[in-house]
Formats: sequence, structure tokens, C-alpha cells
Amino acid sequence: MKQVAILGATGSIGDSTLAVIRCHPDKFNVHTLSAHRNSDKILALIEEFAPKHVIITDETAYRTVAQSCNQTHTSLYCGANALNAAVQDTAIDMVVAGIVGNAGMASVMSAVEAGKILLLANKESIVTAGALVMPLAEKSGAQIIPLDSEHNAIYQCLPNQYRTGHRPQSVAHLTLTASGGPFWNTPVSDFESITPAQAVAHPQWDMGAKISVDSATLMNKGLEVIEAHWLFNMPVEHIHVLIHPQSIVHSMVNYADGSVLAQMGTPNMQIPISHGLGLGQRLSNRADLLELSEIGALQFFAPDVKKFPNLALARQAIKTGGTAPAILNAANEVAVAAFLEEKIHFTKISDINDRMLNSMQIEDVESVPQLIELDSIVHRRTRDFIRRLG
Ligand SMILES: NC(=O)C1=CN([C@@H]2O[C@H](COP(=O)(O)OP(=O)(O)OC[C@H]3O[C@@H](n4cnc5c(N)ncnc54)[C@H](OP(=O)(O)O)[C@@H]3O)[C@@H](O)[C@H]2O)C=CC1
Ligand SMILES: CC(=O)[C@@H](O)[C@H](O)COP(=O)(O)O
Ligand SMILES: [Mn+2]
Repeated sequence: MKQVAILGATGSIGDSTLAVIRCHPDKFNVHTLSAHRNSDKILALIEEFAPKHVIITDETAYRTVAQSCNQTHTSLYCGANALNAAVQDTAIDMVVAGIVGNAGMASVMSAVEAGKILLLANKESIVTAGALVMPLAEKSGAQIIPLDSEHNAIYQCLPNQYRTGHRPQSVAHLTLTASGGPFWNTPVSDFESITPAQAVAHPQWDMGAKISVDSATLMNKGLEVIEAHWLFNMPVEHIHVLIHPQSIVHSMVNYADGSVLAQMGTPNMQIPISHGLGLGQRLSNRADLLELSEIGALQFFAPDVKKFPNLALARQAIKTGGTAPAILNAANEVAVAAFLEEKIHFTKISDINDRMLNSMQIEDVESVPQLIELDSIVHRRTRDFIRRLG
């Protein structure tokens, strides 16, 4: 029986992880859960799974949950520091990193430091702190298994026993597929009027609001190029991107002999999560099975980086190195939140990212406290910049 901690249990990754775990009560025990603000949902999960530890990072939500929780088996804790400590519990075998944004970085580092099996969905943490996370995993023995569908696909197409953080032998390049989001076919002249409701309506995947907007601006693919750089130790020039609107081929590995291995499946996160939780065993789940005869044709196109500048900004950031990806990621978090709050137009997201990436001093990445401080500096500057935009 594997003891599992699910960080961000109330989100979309949390939902998909728990859906797989419900299919295998003999294999997994939900040891620890975390939530931020969704008190009703975490109360329902406490009732269903009776986890040993639950961490609520938002204080108000913690108080609400503490007043209503009558599960005697469960201990409740409040705040980010409690979360960082909880993931190091020696009883935990696997940590699912499903918190959205840089808020998940410290808990990812903590799980890696403790040598856990880390099932990584929270791409922002590796974008920001890849230079710290990967060497720490090497030192602690932590096994990092990507859940992000593209990176999980690549991981599945690499030889058995492949360990993340090492440059895979005989690989010419990696090909990340991108759905293109809801607007890859929309004329750029219509971008100004895109609403948050239109941007979060992803054509293929059912996901949280932030990643859905990132998919719509192609920043998600930019973050994924940086994520692939760290996870597979690949130079950015060897990480290609192809628009594939059907989201059936989740990514590919292009080997030196011309062979291309791809992983396919319906667009459902239960599939990569089952693969991660299974550690080599194929676990059943509730995702629809792939019927290629119903899909008909699979299409692939080159991305248009003029229309979607975020993809080029991400490549620039990783080539620049140091804190550049952290700055880009933090600026993007603020810009996406402002777009969702209808404070800025859709087109401003990449403008703001460009401005922040190209106006701040780049330093070497040295420590988590440095990155946390940088994150709050970029947040403040980006908010100020947005205020000045009017
Ligand atoms: N959804 C998907 O299919 C995929 C997601 N990912 C990545 O996985 C991560 C999660 O995405 P997704 O599940 O869609 O996001 P959601 O918005 O659906 O869920 C986010 C989770 O993070 C918690 N959370 C939010 N803010 C904080 C905070 N400040 N501190 C601690 N916890 C917080 C939320 O808690 P609460 O709801 O209680 O407030 C919730 O549990 C992202 O990094 C995303 O890029 C990667 C590939 C696919
Ligand atoms: C499910 C998943 O991994 C997402 O990151 C997904 O890939 C988003 O779709 P896009 O390809 O549109 O960014
Ligand atoms: Mn993805």
C-alpha cells in the first residue's frame, strides 16, 4: 500500500489523482491532502478519505474547516510552513505536486529534499527553480516523475530506468505537442476582444483557470519547453513544438536513427497520473479509451510565434538563464490574474511578460529564499506596471 500526499487536492489535478486512487483502494492510501481556499471541497474529501494530515494554506479557510471538521482521525494544520513540513513525513511514499503557480515551489523543494517520489504537475516550480530542484533530487535520491501530459509522454517514450535530470542517450530532439488553445485559428485582430470565459474554454482539456489561459496564450507551451529543459537536461534548441489540435499525440521523442516514439491517448489527465502512480505498472482508470477511427485524422502544424510571442519569450528566458525564467513566470502569473479579473486585455499578457523579462536584472539562481524574494519583487513591479497601464 503506497501512502500518498496530494498537494492542491481541491484542484483539477487533485480531482484526476483522486479519481485514479478511487479505482485502486487496495494500492493507495490518501495520507495527506492540501487545500488553499476551497473549504467545502476539502471537508468533503476529509469525510471521504479520512487522511491523517490536512494542510489548509489560507488562514480564513483553515478556521472554517477547523470549525466544521468532525473527522477524528484527521489532524488539521494551517499555512505554507506546515505544508513544507508535512510532505517530509517519513510515512509518505509519493507526493503529487498539484498546487498552481509558484506557491507550490517550496513544497516541491521540501518533498525533493526528503527524497520522496515526486509526481510533478506544478510546472511553475520547475520553471522557477529547476536549477535547484534537479541537483537536489540527484543528491537526495528523490525520483521526479512528470505528470504534465507532454513530459509524461516523453518519459514513457524514453528507455526503462530513465532517470529525470539526465540527458537521454541517442535522442536527437524532443517534440512537445500543443493543442494551440482556443485561438490558434482566430485572427490576431480579434484578440483584443477575447474574454476570460472564452480563454478558459480549452478545446480539449478540462483544467484550472490559470493553465487554461496559459494554453490560450501559448505560455503553457513556453513553460513546458523550460520544464522539458530541466527534466530531460535538454538544450532548448533540441526541444521542438508542434501544434496538434486533436491532443491525441501527447509528445514525441525523436531518436538519432530517425525513429520517432510517441505516446497517445484521449486528452484526460487520469492517463499520465495513472502512469505516474503505477511506477511502471499500468493502472486502469476512468478515462475514455482512444478510438482512432472516430478521430479520423491527426494534424500537425508549426506554431506561429509572431501571433503567440510568449513561446519566443520562454525560449529567450531559458537561453538567458539564471533568474530569467523565474521573472517570466512570475510576471505571467500576475498578468494572467489581471486578465481573469478583467483589468487588462488578452493581448497585454505577452506585452507585460516581455516588458518584465527585458527590464529586470538577471542573476544566478542560488537559493529558495532568493527565488521567493524575487517572486514578490516581480509581482509588485508587474502590478505597478499594470496600474500605470490604466
Ligand atoms: N489541470 C490539468 O489538467 C493540468 C495541470 N497542470 C499543472 O498543475 C498545477 C495545478 O493545475 P490545476 O489543477 O489545473 O489548477 P487548479 O486551479 O484547478 O487547482 C489549483 C490547486 O492549488 C491550490 N492553490 C491555489 N493557490 C494556492 C496557494 N497560494 N497556496 C497553496 N495552494 C494553492 C488550490 O486550492 P483551493 O482550490 O482550495 O483554493 C487548488 O487545490 C498547475 O501548475 C498546472 O500548470 C499540468 C498539466 C495539466
Ligand atoms: C494536460 C496538459 O498537460 C496541459 O498542459 C495541456 O497540454 C494544455 O494544452 P495545450 O497544449 O493547449 O497547452
Ligand atoms: Mn501540458
